[in-house]
Amino acid sequence: MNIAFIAHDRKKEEIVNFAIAYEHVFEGNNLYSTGTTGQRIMDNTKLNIHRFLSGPLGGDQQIGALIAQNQMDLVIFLRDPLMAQPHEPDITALLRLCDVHGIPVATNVASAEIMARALDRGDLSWRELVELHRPRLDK
Ligand SMILES: O=C(CO)COP(=O)(O)O
Repeated sequence: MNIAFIAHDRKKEEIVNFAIAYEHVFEGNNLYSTGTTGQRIMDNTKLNIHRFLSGPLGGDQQIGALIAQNQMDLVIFLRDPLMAQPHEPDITALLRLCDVHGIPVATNVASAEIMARALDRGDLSWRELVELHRPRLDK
């Protein structure tokens, strides 16, 4: 399962605590993140994460590209709803692509916990099953 972690600055501590709590669920998956988020999680867990650029420098768009190519199965994106971000268009684009491609996305820690528990139970395994039969938008 390919999983992306993203958190705005005032949500970094929350995503680190979330990753610590569910480390046993996420280990063994292919993990991705924006730059600073991934560094913070790796500093506090044993998870190995492929880090893209920091969000304001294009990291959201890099993860968005994987979503567009059907290479992302779950996105945990703890947004800060109380602070404007300089790269707001990138954030909107990433969330839009999740909706375009039907990718599960959690934007707060309560929904992220439900996703983690669903992942643990195997509820998201259907994505691996249908992947082979999914029509590609680039064809
Ligand atoms: O800005 C972000 C998401 O929009 C997150 O980027 P960082 O993980 O590099 O802080």
